[in-house]
Amino acid sequence: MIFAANFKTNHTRASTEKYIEVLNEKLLEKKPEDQVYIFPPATALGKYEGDFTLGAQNAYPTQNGAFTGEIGTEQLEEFGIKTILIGHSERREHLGESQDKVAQKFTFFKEQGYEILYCIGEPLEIREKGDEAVMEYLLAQFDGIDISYKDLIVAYEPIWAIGTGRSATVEEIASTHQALKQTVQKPLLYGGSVKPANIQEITAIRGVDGVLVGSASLDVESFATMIGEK
Ligand SMILES: O=C(CO)COP(=O)(O)O
Repeated sequence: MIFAANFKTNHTRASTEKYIEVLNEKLLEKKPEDQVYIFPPATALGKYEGDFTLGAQNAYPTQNGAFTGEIGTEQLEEFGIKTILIGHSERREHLGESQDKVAQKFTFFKEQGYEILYCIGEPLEIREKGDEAVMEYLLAQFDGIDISYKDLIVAYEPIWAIGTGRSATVEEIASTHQALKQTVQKPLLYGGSVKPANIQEITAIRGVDGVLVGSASLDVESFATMIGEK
């Protein structure tokens, strides 16, 4: 099982260091087959030791250059970071990343040999139209994406379940994951209001290979509970 924590715009360098210190103690009891990923904000990236993979929430598809406000692979590789989140709905929605831009980013980081955690997810109005509309929408988010890339992990995150406290139902997750698995034979995570109270039922669903957690990952005790409790 994969447990990934997306801090989004939360935590500082100081609080991330503390978090990792506590997490490392907890991870001593982790099952060897479980994998843990942490995606702190860019200012908290660093060289951390531990039984987890540190990844970037975002970067610009460049080594370096004139891209004010962005970071490239030069900044990531200072810390040995070779894992990146691409396609998160918040970047698509609030930061204006079109499918074209997302695909360009994917191709660049693939060519640099990064492990890519690629996010897809539908808005509520699409979910309300039914399964067929959902699949059409989700599959369009693979346009320009090499789904056979060896270091690809996919995360299905319905937008209406993100940060709302309302997770998708077990049936919705099961049927969407099953349908996605027919197209993408890669580890498939679920994200959207995953928390200690629902971790067991979500990780028990066939076709769920792990979780991508936002709000409930911010507290290290809560995140560690989820890793321990599945
Ligand atoms: O967007 C998410 C993780 O990338 C999910 O966020 P929440 O767990 O806060 O719903």
